[in-house]
Amino acid sequence: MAHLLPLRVFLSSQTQETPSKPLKLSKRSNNHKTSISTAKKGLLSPSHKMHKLNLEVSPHRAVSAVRLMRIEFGGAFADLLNEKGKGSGDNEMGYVERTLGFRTRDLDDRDLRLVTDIVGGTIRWRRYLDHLIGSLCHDESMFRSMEPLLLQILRIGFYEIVKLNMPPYAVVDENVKLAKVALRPGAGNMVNGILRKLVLVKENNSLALPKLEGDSRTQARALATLYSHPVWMVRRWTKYLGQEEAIQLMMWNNSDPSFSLRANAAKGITRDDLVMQLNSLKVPHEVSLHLDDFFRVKIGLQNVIRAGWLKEGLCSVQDESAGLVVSVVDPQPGEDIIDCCAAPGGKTLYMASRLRGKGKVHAIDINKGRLRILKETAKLQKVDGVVDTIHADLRTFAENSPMKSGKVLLDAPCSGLGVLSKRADLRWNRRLEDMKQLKNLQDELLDAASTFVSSGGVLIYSTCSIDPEENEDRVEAFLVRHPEFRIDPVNRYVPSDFVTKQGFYFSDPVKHSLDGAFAARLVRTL
Ligand SMILES: C[S@@+](CC[C@H](N)C(=O)[O-])C[C@H]1O[C@@H](n2cnc3c(N)ncnc32)[C@H](O)[C@@H]1O
Repeated sequence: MAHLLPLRVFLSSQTQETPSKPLKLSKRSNNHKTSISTAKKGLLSPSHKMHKLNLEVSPHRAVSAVRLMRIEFGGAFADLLNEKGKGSGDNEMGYVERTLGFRTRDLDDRDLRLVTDIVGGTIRWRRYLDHLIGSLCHDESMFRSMEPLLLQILRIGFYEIVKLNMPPYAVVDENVKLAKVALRPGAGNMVNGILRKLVLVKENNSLALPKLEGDSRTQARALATLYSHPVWMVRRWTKYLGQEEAIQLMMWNNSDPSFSLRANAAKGITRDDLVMQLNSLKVPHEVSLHLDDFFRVKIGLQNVIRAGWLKEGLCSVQDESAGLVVSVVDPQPGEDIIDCCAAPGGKTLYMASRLRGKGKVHAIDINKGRLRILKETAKLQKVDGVVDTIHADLRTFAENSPMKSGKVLLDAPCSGLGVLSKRADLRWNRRLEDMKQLKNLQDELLDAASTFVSSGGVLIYSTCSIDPEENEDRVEAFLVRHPEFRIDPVNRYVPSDFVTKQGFYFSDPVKHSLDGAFAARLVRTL
């Protein structure tokens, strides 16, 4: 699995992460029998003996329910790449067994795809689904006190019926079965009652959804439910983008993501080589219009993983929006580049491959674990000769280091508001208060990174956020603190469609159908 680790980290790395929490239960579950922690402690009832193989419960629903529990209570990340290929899901099945008290047959390819769709969709639509579930409960307290596993099973059923339009009575039967076996017969009856009510209101076109009316606060709350985002995000985007564009953005965030891959030139691989292979694997793909080494895969990424391309370092998962940040840096063979917040190395490795074996990328990061992944991946991708790693807090390191370079990249920790389509759970983990902390950190890191830039050299500041306060506003504040820098417009480096009026690079999810990203080139004049 080591080769696949970078995939998971790729998704979680683009943002400032909340560290993975130990498993703990919410208030909801304190009084109930089946939960992650009780299952872990083996406090299951006699009817839930370990090692029991259940062939009646649909495996993808059982696995989805447990994954959803882990994501909500265990701090696991929603892994939309579904990195567990065939035959490698033993750990996960162990988890299923400990949580539910039984195991199912192993997942086949179709099950794996269903798990990915159901888990991603159920997380994205959580607020919307909970609203509907609440509307069909007897009262508020019934919903509020619902045990976690029961709630996850209901969310899955609601998502399948309302958003996937699956045959409703089959969905009811399957989820009832799961609730009965994983919890108790009474839980199955409850799932049956609520899901059947849902089928009726859906058939009568009378889902209890809020109307878009009233003052701006009421409308923001309605939109937050209808498009399943936190209210504070809706308010922020309505302010910056207007209501129509905010809705489009939320629709993008709720759509199934496609993944881009970069052919690794450092291993002598071209995109054409991989495209030929994709054709023979019958994986639908599109080549990037903006970057020579990139191509996009909407479905069939599992085939690519299974073909071993990532494991062998032939290509890596990287969004074109991140690739275009590297184009803004414009690495040239022979250059020395300082990458200030480098791990797990998406941009470092692409920059390194563009050095064609000549020059160096000095990769600094505060996170030792991620830096280790960067190092391993550099070896795998055969660019380790042009990458060195420095484990440090940029702020203290910059105070004591004489390092200077003509090119310095600061890919700053950020909210990740540009990558919500790929990071399904991120919207629920971010808080408005995080934004202030992040802005302070970004300012401090910008000041530190600027000390490395030699006279006439360039500092590239980038984020995977679409929020002006993390992007344009940070640059503006930096230029006030550092009048020795000026903006160098990015027109020469990326297609004009991505260049803002102020000369920055901006990838807009709604406009470009890519992740959101931002970059500014700042030249030191003295
Ligand atoms: C957005 S991620 C970088 C992603 C990376 N450039 C890539 O393309 O894969 C931000 C990184 O900043 C690092 N970081 C946060 N605070 C830091 C600090 N004070 N000094 C150095 N690195 C820091 C985090 O550990 C994280 O790896």
